[in-house]
Amino acid sequence: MKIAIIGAGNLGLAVAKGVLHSNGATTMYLTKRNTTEIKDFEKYGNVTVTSDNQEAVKKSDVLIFAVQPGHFAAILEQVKDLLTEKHVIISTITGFSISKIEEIIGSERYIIRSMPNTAISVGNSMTCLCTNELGKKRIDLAKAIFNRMGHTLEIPEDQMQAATVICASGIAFWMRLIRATTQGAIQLGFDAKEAQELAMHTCNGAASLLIESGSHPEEEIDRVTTPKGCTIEGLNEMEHQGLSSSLIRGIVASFEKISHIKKG
Ligand SMILES: NC(=O)C1=CN([C@@H]2O[C@H](COP(=O)(O)OP(=O)(O)OC[C@H]3O[C@@H](n4cnc5c(N)ncnc54)[C@H](OP(=O)(O)O)[C@@H]3O)[C@@H](O)[C@H]2O)C=CC1
Ligand SMILES: O=C(O)[C@@H]1CCC=N1
Repeated sequence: MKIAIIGAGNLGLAVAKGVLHSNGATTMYLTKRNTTEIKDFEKYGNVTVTSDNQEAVKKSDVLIFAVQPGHFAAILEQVKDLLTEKHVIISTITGFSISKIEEIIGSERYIIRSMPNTAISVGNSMTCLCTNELGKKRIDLAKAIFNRMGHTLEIPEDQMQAATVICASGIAFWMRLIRATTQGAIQLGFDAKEAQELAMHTCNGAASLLIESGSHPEEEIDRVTTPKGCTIEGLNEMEHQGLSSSLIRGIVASFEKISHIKKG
């Protein structure tokens, strides 16, 4: 597989690391305007770092766009005449619809929108996917690419904004929860390193428990909460302070912001 990542910034580089981690490409092009800080990636023999998007497009089959929304249209204009039937166009761009992409490059191209998160760098992204009409013929390819770097779910395009909040921004939300738990553990006497270790592995264990058992979270909570015990005491205090409510409100605020990004 010949992959180009157009826009090797935070997400693009996370995808690049995921591809390297999973041996997912025969060749990989990484592009950005200022390439100095990512030149190191060329130590992996099959990687080319360049600011020439057109060269990357010509030499690759799968094009993963990971630039800021405001840059995307101009970059598509720059490469549209080089696109052929070999190309699968994958956009990770927030709020940029398939119809807007088709307005620039036409509908006779395989177009896939993908919403991964930065855990793709360690092969553990939750990635949502949707396609244009023609792109349906390449959805299995896209799933194969992203399943090597985590888990995928195909969704209708109108759920893409919500998926961005839950899965992409979600990484930041979960990090903050892990950080807060770490601070609590420090207050209870662990040193900072141990506190983080306890917080992250407990978080990982909670997620694994749900993934492997298929249980509802409340079922697992019931197994932990001894009547009159310390768990229910802590949980109820967290709820009195608005834990669930603040998470839900944050998610909704984040979702509303995407609508503004989309309009902008
Ligand atoms: N960060 C995340 O976790 C996620 C981000 N997204 C979406 O992915 C996209 C990228 O986000 P993120 O990685 O955070 O943003 P960054 O700003 O970190 O990365 C964008 C990159 O695009 C490069 N770029 C800008 N213009 C060009 C150009 N003309 N040709 C090639 N490269 C260019 C920039 O480098 P330079 O200036 O050197 O060109 C920069 O490195 C956004 O649309 C975002 O909404 C989606 C899911 C998760
Ligand atoms: O914060 C943002 O707008 C982008 C989209 C999801 C993650 N980062």
